Amino acid sequence: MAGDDGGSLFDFDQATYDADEKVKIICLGDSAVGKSKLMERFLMDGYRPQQLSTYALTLYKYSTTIDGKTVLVDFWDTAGQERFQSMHPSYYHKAHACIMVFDVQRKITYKNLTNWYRELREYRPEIPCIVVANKIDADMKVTQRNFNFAKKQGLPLYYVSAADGTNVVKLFKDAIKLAMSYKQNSSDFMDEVLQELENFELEKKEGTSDKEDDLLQEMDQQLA
Ligand SMILES: Nc1nc2c(ncn2[C@@H]2O[C@H](COP(=O)(O)OP(=O)(O)OP(=O)(O)O)[C@@H](O)[C@H]2O)c(=O)[nH]1
Ligand SMILES: [Mg+2]
Repeated sequence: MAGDDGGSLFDFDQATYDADEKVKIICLGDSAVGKSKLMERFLMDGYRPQQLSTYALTLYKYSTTIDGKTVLVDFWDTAGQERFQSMHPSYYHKAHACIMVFDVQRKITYKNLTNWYRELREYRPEIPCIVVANKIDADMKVTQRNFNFAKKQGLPLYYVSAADGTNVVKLFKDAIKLAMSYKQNSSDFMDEVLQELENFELEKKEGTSDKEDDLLQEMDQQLA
């Protein structure tokens, strides 16, 4: 569970002052692939996260402890913008890792990964990116299928279900570690993740308004 490793909202204010590290993780993918459900499944499992909501953007704040260090994580989620097949540049600004989601039940969402990935690399050429095949609960057979996009790009692929929780905690914990290792200029953890996925065994277990621009700026300031 998300709260078991020291992650909590309770001591968030204190954690803000004590934090050793702060990272920003963004979520990309077509509408209705399950981006928000995934966040909610991870973050609300055990406690209530602080949440700033607007029509188009939600910022989830999360604090955890890794190797004795307090880490603050800002997860950025989006709704509505992805129908333009493009995100505002501020969304990518200073991001340390990306979670890129498609829906195993809708091929178009898999095809569109190419576009999302192209845009991500325009703004953030180097950050770690995890490809996420969501909704595997609807058809477990998909986990045997090859989704070559991830392999071709040299990216880790996680089979998950926001509905039943399969691999969700692992996905987010690995994303945080990847973001941290990117910030510390190390590729070690990415190598580890790719290696592990090679021996993969399924565990049982997206134009903004001025208002949104202001919010994005505010968020950037918080992160500075
Ligand atoms: N079966 C199944 N349905 C899911 C899963 N994850 C999400 N859904 C459903 O898919 C729909 C879309 O989920 P959201 O989390 O709102 O998708 P989103 O990517 O945030 O969509 P936007 O906010 O429009 O960009 C909802 O009806 C969810 O209940 C899953 O793992 N399995
Ligand atoms: Mg959403």
